[in-house]
Amino acid sequence: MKTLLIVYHSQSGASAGLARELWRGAREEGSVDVRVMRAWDCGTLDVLEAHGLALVAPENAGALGGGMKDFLDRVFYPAIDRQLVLPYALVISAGNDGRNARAQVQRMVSGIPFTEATPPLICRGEVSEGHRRECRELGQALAAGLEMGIF
Ligand SMILES: Cc1cc2nc3c(=O)[nH]c(=O)nc-3n(C[C@H](O)[C@H](O)[C@H](O)COP(=O)(O)O)c2cc1C
Repeated sequence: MKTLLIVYHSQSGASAGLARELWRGAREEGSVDVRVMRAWDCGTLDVLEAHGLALVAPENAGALGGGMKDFLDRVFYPAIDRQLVLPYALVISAGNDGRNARAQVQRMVSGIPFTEATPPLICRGEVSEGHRRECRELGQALAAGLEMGIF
């Protein structure tokens, strides 16, 4: 069975809520093992066991939220050393922008390289039902794509 690893960093709960919706959507697919971890708790060994990644984090002060930055910093060289190429999806939670955080993630993971399974999603403003639905659909699509081997 394939494993989808959802890694999130959240300061005030928005990204955590979006990660939960990704998890719900992926679980609906039923055919993929879905793990959810806080970025601070997640390391290279967890990533090595995954077949796909979903990253969820806020933009803070024009930059990627610190926990996610720390996670990517920690796995960067070990992933390169192991020639790890994984499909990933990205969700940024932001007040009104999110583009810098998106660019930072894209820049870092393209150096490993992880490959973009789906276009990045930026959820701006308070988390809405629309955001939650988009994340559920994304989780489901990721799980289905992993299962079918299309990424
Ligand atoms: C210290 C701080 C800095 C922030 N800076 C930005 C920013 O640069 N751009 C933006 O769009 N939103 C910014 N925000 C808003 C957060 O990205 C937004 O509230 C997000 O949903 C928080 O996600 P979280 O609850 O998972 O931490 C900032 C929030 C905080 C607390």
